[in-house]
Amino acid sequence: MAHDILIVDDEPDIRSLIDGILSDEGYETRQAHNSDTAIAHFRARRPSLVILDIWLANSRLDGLEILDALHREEPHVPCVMISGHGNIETAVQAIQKGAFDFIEKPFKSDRLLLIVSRALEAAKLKREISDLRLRAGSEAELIGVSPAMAQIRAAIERVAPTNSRVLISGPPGTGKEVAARMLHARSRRADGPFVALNCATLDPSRIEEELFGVEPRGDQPRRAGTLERAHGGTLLLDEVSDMPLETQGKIVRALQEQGFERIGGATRVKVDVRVIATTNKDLQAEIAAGRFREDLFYRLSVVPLRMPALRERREDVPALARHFMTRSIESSGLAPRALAEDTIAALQTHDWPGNVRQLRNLMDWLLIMAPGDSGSPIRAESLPPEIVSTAPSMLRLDRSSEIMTLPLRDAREAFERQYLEAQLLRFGGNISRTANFVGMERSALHRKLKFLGVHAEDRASGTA
Ligand SMILES: Nc1ncnc2c1ncn2[C@@H]1O[C@H](COP(=O)(O)OP(=O)(O)OP(=O)(O)O)[C@@H](O)[C@H]1O
Repeated sequence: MAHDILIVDDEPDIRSLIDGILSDEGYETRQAHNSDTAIAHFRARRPSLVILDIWLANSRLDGLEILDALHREEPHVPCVMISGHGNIETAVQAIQKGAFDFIEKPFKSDRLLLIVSRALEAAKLKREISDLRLRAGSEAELIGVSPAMAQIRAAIERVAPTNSRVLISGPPGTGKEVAARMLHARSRRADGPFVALNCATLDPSRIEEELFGVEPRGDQPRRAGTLERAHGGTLLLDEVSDMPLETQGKIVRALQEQGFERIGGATRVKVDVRVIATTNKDLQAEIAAGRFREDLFYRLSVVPLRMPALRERREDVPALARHFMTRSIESSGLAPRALAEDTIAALQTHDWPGNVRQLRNLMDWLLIMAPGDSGSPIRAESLPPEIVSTAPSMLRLDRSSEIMTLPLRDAREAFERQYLEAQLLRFGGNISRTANFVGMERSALHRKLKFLGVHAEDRASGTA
């Protein structure tokens, strides 16, 4: 598949010059003239690489700020900066901020192509290293101390050694694939292959070839599909709801018979494969809408597992944040930095729409971007505004704060209400752990909450 390169420059001539050079080499290109269009393109589909001008006229953010914004969303997409008034300081700044390299205008097409191919190659190597790590099993552990995570880990331990099919549902980025790998690693098939097929990103017209493989055609040799490659191991059907209906029917038959024919042939291939599927859609609703086959649902969902959103288990945030920070330090080789208590507290109050994946990306970004001496703890003020702004507003007191308009007694109550609400949120509604942290007796905290009119659902204090 051709690499997809996003070109961000305010000058149309430069955009089309770069576009021409890259298209001639077979790259796919998209263009953006300012920060908002660049970010919209990036969100619509992650490009393989971004070429980013530092000075942009009529743009909300300049190139270095766009670099930050893009890396906050996805730090693994390489960015190459371009500047007309380039000086060594801007170059160093861009590279410190995580840009892959820097090119000055005017540039020769050979130089541009060399940097682009090096950036793509470096990104590919990084991906391969992380794939190897996945296969080595280091990504087959679900971190988290919440009761929900403990229950999921216990269910995985119980079901892994059986040959049961498992359907793992939950919002994007909640660890469904990690759970699938954990099931494989704990199964009797652990020495066999673990093969994943992502039904959402594959072209629907190619999905059957990928699954079942193809018989030799002309000078094309025989190609094994994912089912065959997973023989003796586990096949993960990732985002199974995106599988075309017709293919769903064929998968039902293949599961029933543990066998199938390659595309373009009649030879029966017999396999021994355990299938695990994931979905972030509600499959019952998909069945009702006629987009998912009920018989496939019942075949896949012998044991259902649901991964909760991160905001439903905020107790997991500190352990996950520290784990990803350690991983980031190991893989980047940068000096270790700890997360200060105020940073952890702010992370726990955030809602994490992108779930654990978003937290992981933020840790990669923070390690590179947080100001302060190497080795010093990372403080909450280093967090991007969208994370800090979800912290209760009155706790950041200044003269224009609403609390300043109240008499002391009301102000104290308002503060206590917000403080305790935030702490309860932080400890997932668990009264015992909140009381322990804020230094109150459990019963006294109960009375206080009642007096302040704070509704708290008292969850038992079970942890892993
Ligand atoms: N509990 C966890 N412990 C350790 N790492 C986790 C955990 N949950 C998620 N991750 C990490 O977060 C990232 C996203 O997880 P994963 O790919 O498993 O999510 P997913 O639910 O399959 O997402 P999607 O639906 O978008 O495919 C990965 O880097 C994974 O290693």
